[in-house]
Amino acid sequence: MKSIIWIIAGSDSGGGAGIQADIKAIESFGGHACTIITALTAQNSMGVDAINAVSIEVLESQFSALESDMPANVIKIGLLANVQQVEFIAAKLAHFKAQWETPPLVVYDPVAVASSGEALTEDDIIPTLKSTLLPLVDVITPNTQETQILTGHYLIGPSAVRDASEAFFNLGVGAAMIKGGHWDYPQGYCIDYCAVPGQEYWLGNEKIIAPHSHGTGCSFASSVAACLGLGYPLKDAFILAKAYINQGLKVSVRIGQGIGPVSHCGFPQNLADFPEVIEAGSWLGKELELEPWDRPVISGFAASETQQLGLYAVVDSCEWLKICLENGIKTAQLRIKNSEAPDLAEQVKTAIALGEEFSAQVYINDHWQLAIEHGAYGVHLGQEDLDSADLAAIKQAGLRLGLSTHGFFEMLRAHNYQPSYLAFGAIYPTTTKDMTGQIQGLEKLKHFVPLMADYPTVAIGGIDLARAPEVAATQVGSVAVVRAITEAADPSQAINLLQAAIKRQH
Ligand SMILES: Cc1ncc(COP(=O)(O)OP(=O)(O)O)c(N)n1
Ligand SMILES: Cc1ncsc1CCOP(=O)(O)O
Ligand SMILES: [Mg+2]
Repeated sequence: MKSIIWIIAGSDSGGGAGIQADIKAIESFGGHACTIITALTAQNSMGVDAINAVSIEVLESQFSALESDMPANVIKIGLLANVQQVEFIAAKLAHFKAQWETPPLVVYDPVAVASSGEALTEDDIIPTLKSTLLPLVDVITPNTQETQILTGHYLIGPSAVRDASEAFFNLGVGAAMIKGGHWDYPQGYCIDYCAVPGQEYWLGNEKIIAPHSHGTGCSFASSVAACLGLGYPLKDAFILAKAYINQGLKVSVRIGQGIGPVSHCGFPQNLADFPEVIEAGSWLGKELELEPWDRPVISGFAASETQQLGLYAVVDSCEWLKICLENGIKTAQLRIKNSEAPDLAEQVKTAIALGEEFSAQVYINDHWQLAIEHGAYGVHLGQEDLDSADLAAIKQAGLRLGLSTHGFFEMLRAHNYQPSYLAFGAIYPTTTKDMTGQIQGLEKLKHFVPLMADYPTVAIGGIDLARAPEVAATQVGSVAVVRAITEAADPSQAINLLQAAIKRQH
């Protein structure tokens, strides 16, 4: 079912921002946009002539039409024209959050000032916003100027950005996405920040010189709302919204005599439009003083033998590994989750020897020290291992590195390391591992594969013989399975059928 996004915002008669931009962005991500119009602004590419706020009665009639028929998954708020509107909408949100079976998420783009510099509210709404609306907001998406107005923090560097997001949390906001389009720090770069209490994400790319950028703020927030409506995690909504704006800015054109609108080009499909996930230790990370600044990002691991890894068996013993290799599997992984297993080193040694005997590529999961010590073909690591494993030693020993990713943000983070392959998971629910909240589904896999076309790619999680054809049809280079082999009545037959099913699609 389509996700329903209510947009509470003003109409832009010039078609570049406001409701008009919001609908385009939400539809680009496959959401269904409903509208509650707060004002009929008279504006064009040169500026704002009038705001024309609608009455509370008109607002109420729009709310009641939607509430009785199409409750929202996400509510995106933009222009609120006066104090009465802020109070009325805050009361509505409080009611929805308290009464609805599934309370809506609220994304607020605090449109206080148009990109032309003109005020977009009839009176000073800031004190009322802070006391009534912000405590109901799940994600706020201010630019630097709006951040300063709402928090009093001048964004003169990374620590000021953190302080400002703390100030938002203290006002009751759940998450802050502070857009850096108006910063120039480091010079020539655009840096964006997203934080929830205890966790922060930084994105960066070279500034896109685009004179036609009207509506970027509205479109960014609506993209975030649409992605949250699809069930994407916040960090994925953050990076996709940024990629959406980048691709739109690159092709925006003049319409009218002033600032033209950002273009709307659908779900981001080009890697070049995605920003860099900024790692501590990278050049940008150092500029932003991210900790630990002295841990360099190691990238460029040994290439895997082939681009298509085919059927990939993930098993927890050398007995299973031998069965898989005897049946012709060429990519396999020894995944022993008990680090205290007394025969761990022995199993790793045996697995490496089996790989050599059968001319197969055997990866060791987790135990990278043993993998280096015994000369494995490669290691497979998770995202959390990126902060602790000695990647320099893995690279120096010439081992391949496979990395797990769960979503767009982690995929772009893994890309910083240029691993030997990228794994996407879990595609379907699985009982092999707790993947709560991390099920990707086939639709996301269809986006991941072309974005990462330069890497060997692997899909994992809940894949069986029935699902293997649709997974392989995405052109993912490899299908990784545990139970489809280890719980099969006849493992040899299961391997043959899985191999054939994958081959038919490639
Ligand atoms: C091919 C492949 N993909 C993903 C994983 C998961 O690895 P990780 O995130 O390190 O989790 P654990 O397997 O260690 O639980 C994998 N093992 N193999
Ligand atoms: C290790 C791992 N990582 C993501 S899903 C998964 C388990 C896959 O197991 P199965 O093929 O039995 O669903
Ligand atoms: Mg692991």
